[in-house]
Amino acid sequence: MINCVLHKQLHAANGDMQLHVSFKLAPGDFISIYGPSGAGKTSIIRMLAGFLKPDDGEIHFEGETWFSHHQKIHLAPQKRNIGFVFQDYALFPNMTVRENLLFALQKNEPVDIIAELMQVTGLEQLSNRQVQALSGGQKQRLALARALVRKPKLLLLDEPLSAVDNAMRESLQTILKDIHIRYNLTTVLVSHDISEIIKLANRTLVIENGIIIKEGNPADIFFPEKPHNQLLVNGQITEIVKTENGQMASVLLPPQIIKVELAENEVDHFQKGDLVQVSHQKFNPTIKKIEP
Ligand SMILES: Nc1ncnc2c1ncn2[C@@H]1O[C@H](COP(=O)(O)OP(=O)(O)OP(=O)(O)O)[C@@H](O)[C@H]1O
Repeated sequence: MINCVLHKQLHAANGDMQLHVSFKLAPGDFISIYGPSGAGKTSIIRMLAGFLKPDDGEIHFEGETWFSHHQKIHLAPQKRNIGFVFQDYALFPNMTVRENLLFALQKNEPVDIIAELMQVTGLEQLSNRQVQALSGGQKQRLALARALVRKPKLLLLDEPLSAVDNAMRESLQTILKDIHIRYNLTTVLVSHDISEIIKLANRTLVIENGIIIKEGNPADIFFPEKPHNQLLVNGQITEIVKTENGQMASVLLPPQIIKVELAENEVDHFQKGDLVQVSHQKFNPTIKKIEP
């Protein structure tokens, strides 16, 4: 459990801003911090990591005090059980992938974790390549692997996927999700991307002007009018068959085909080949034609 109360006066271009937040993270939480530019998201992450000292407040992590203004405690980043990937992650350009990871390993720690992390992040084939010869996505994966070398419990990510193209972003999101589960992490991710947040996080803090204005499940926050577990996805009707109660459409949502019962008044509306939007609630999918 992480318990945080943070207060910091920040110097924005248009005047001072008071950052005032209080939140708890349960073990295994994947929290996203969302909000407009300048709201204070990066500052929160940096205070959790120990790179920015709050003016007041406390940070408690599983019984340890990382920061307490009152008790004059401010643990250095290396004394906190964290891994981090920031926007300006600093890899050593003249070292190889493996050397960068070895460099992050503490003395006398077993080196097995290096091979494991290269495998998890798909960097095995690039083990001996210098960082300066890596693509953006590969550097991102290396930064992520490096953040995990010391087996942290808390992973702090400040828009780590913002500089890569969509396909790479999706594959990195999958890696992130796997890593979060595999290493029993509590993860805090700053992100501007709502679909990314929905995919990865179980809780979102929405920050504006240094204050948490909303907090909760991402689907509830970003799509409040929709039922909790509803997803909208596009598919194509592959078949319509008669049933006892009416008609049933088979809809291809790669890689699966789902069955959708058609209401009486919908029967003549759909035909094989139609592109449709599926409102996919757990037990009751419905479809709507996508007009060309
Ligand atoms: N060390 C600091 N001391 C005082 N003010 C700071 C400090 N670091 C950042 N600020 C100011 O605090 C405000 C919030 O910055 P922060 O980087 O936390 O916002 P953000 O929500 O992460 O924005 P973005 O999405 O653009 O990265 C900015 O106006 C910034 O200039």
